Amino acid sequence: MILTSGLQKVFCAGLDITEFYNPNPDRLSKFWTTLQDTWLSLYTTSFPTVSVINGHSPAGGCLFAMSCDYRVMVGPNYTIGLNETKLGIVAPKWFQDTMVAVIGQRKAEVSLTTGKMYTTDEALQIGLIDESLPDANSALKKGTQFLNNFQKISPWAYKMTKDISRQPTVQWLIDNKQKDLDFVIKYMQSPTVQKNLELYLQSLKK
Ligand SMILES: CC/C=C\C/C=C\C/C=C\C/C=C/C(=O)SCCNC(=O)CCNC(=O)[C@H](O)C(C)(C)COP(=O)(O)OP(=O)(O)OC[C@H]1O[C@@H](n2cnc3c(N)ncnc32)[C@H](O)[C@@H]1OP(=O)(O)O
Repeated sequence: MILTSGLQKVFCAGLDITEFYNPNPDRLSKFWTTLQDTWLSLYTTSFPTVSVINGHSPAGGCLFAMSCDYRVMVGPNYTIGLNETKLGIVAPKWFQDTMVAVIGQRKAEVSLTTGKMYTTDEALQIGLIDESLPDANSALKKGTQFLNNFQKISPWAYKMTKDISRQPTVQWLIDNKQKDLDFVIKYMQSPTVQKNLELYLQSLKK
């Protein structure tokens, strides 16, 4: 499966921040549970996945890209990263662990604390993406080539290998789903978080 965007310059703008601003707890609860379930499904697919990152990919967008098996990004003008600290919020543990699995503890810590958005070249350098291509068509071709590798791999061997590799992060969320949800609902109602989100949303307006 190839995960990509139909938009011109945005792969995924991340989670809809308006869902966190002045949240209705019931609605936020459904929103967050849907996100948890979507991520669990994507991170544990029984088939190979590639993200063809054909535009900017902040926060939740970066999470979805990192959750695929391979990342091909169109360069040089787009950016990718977990920028939550720039919003004045914290990336949840499972977001952070997904990044650690891709680029390692040290690089992830620097990336997460600074909320850095990496250009395509920078992302390639730190291993956040696997390949950089100059346009969307060649990126799609590269992504397809990667998937073709699996024609010679046993689906069972593929799935078992991926499960072993991803199990700790997946299991943590399965075991802590309700705790994670309760925390997010409480956290998003904090006046400090609300102020930070208000300022960030204002900064996005043109
Ligand atoms: C221990 C701690 C545990 C738990 C902590 C708890 C919770 C943490 C929870 C959540 C983690 C958060 C994850 C996220 O994904 S947050 C979202 C992060 N996204 C961004 O920062 C992206 C911001 N957007 C941009 O940078 C640009 O819009 C972008 C580069 C994507 C595209 O640029 P472009 O110039 O094409 O678009 P704009 O004209 O700027 O935007 C159009 C329009 O859309 C609004 N907008 C953009 N992104 C978002 C978004 N993610 N959510 C809501 N709204 C968004 C933007 O304001 C414009 O609005 P308008 O002016 O009204 O048209």
